[in-house]
Amino acid sequence: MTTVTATATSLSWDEGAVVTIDQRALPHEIRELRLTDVDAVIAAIESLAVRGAPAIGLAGALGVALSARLHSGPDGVDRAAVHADAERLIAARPTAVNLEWAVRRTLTRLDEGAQAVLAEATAMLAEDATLNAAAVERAADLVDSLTPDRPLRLLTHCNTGRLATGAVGTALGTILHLAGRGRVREVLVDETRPLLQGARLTAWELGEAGVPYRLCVDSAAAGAMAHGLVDCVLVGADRIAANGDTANKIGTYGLAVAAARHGIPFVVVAPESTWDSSLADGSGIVIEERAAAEVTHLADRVCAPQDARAYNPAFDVTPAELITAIVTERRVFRPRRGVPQQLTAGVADDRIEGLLEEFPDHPEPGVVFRDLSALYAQPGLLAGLAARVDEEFGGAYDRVLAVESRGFVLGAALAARTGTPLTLARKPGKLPGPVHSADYSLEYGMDRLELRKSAIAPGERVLCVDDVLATGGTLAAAAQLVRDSGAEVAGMAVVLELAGLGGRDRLSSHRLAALCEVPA
Ligand SMILES: CSC[C@@H](O)[C@@H](O)C(=O)COP(=O)(O)O
Repeated sequence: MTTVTATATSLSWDEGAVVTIDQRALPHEIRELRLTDVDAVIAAIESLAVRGAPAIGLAGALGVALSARLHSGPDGVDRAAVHADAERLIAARPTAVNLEWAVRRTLTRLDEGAQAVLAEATAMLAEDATLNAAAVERAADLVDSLTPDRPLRLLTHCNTGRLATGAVGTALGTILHLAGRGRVREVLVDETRPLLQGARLTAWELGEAGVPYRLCVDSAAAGAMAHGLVDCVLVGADRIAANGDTANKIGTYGLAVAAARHGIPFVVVAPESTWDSSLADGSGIVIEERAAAEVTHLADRVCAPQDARAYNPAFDVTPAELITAIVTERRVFRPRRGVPQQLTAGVADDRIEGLLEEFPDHPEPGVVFRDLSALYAQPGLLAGLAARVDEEFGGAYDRVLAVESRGFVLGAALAARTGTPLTLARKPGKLPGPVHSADYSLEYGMDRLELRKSAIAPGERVLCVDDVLATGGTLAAAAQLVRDSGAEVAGMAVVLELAGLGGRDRLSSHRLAALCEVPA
């Protein structure tokens, strides 16, 4: 047993031995393991002394190198013996495809002899550094583009850092990279029951890197999202099917469901070797089931009745539609995101505020233009805006009247969510046939809204929807059009209220919902 420095790479080859850190001993002890035969490598993989999909792949590859070396003689390599060892290595853990991929890749060099097999395995180790760096950079850019422009609260699960790979890691590597860019306020680390990879390993790596973190029990994560403590979830992967369904540490699926409900980006970072294109979707992924004692014991002490049986799958599969993006060293894969409506919850005010962009003196000197583009660009967030309006008004209206042009966005999302008819109030000259029209003044000049006379039936209850409430002129004009149609204004909804310009007072006779309020 040797103590190694904390910054040593987690896997290397040294004079006929695979050298690694025994992850079972962390964080109390940094214990070096020297694995000198295939059985030792298999035992290390099975017991999670070496763990994390890329790391077990690399250990498997080095295991084949060990086997080839040990089965080399004057007549060359005993191919059958090495192939038998390779199959045993592959079987050590069934879910992470990286293991089989790496073992089979090293086997392609077997005909060239043991030295060539070793060269392939060590080349893969070196490659991992390049792959990690490329994926991490790409993922950090993506997270930058998906999140508010403020110090981020990130949530991660299991361990996907240098212990789990041959270099900086994947999801955790991305978090460290974002921290290097000064973008991280805090990382919430799921403890990751039952083997506590989050508490023991991720917390240790974050502490080592000086990145602020708090540990939470796995079951606290959904509540943290509901309370606005999470801007983005980042996880790794063990096997990704062709459609993007992703197997990862047990508990990942629940995180994705909660993130989808709260419109929070859910990003998977993994090397290309984690894709298994032989599987059309995740239903064919074999999930490793581990010993009951991992659940019935805590730190070697029994914590359940003696006869308790346990259900202990090591992984679960997150359906692709709950994943915002899967980032590899080569690409950003965005599965088609179809978050079920029932899953979508309203978006918190501060999340909206964090995504607003302000442009002073646009379109005129003295006017501050509030751009909502970043809100609409957030995967799932528009659905969350519509959910908020839906929560506010329930079914108390028969029609949505959306005001040109930016009111069309929320109006359409609301109509689609609620199955309510949508009508567009347009700028002058756009609509054919006889129209009602209403003039109104803006912060910068006059404008007019028009509505086809036949568009709204008399007596209908109409919800008027726009993007921003400033002086209230636009929505007052929309209300006028509703009244001119013989219909009733059921209420008004805007994404953003600029307080202090008198809009709310002007519309005080109407029920008004603003999803976010900022000073003008
Ligand atoms: C970069 S590691 C990616 C995954 O392997 C990781 O998230 C994970 O689920 C590891 O599970 P483990 O059982 O600890 O090997």
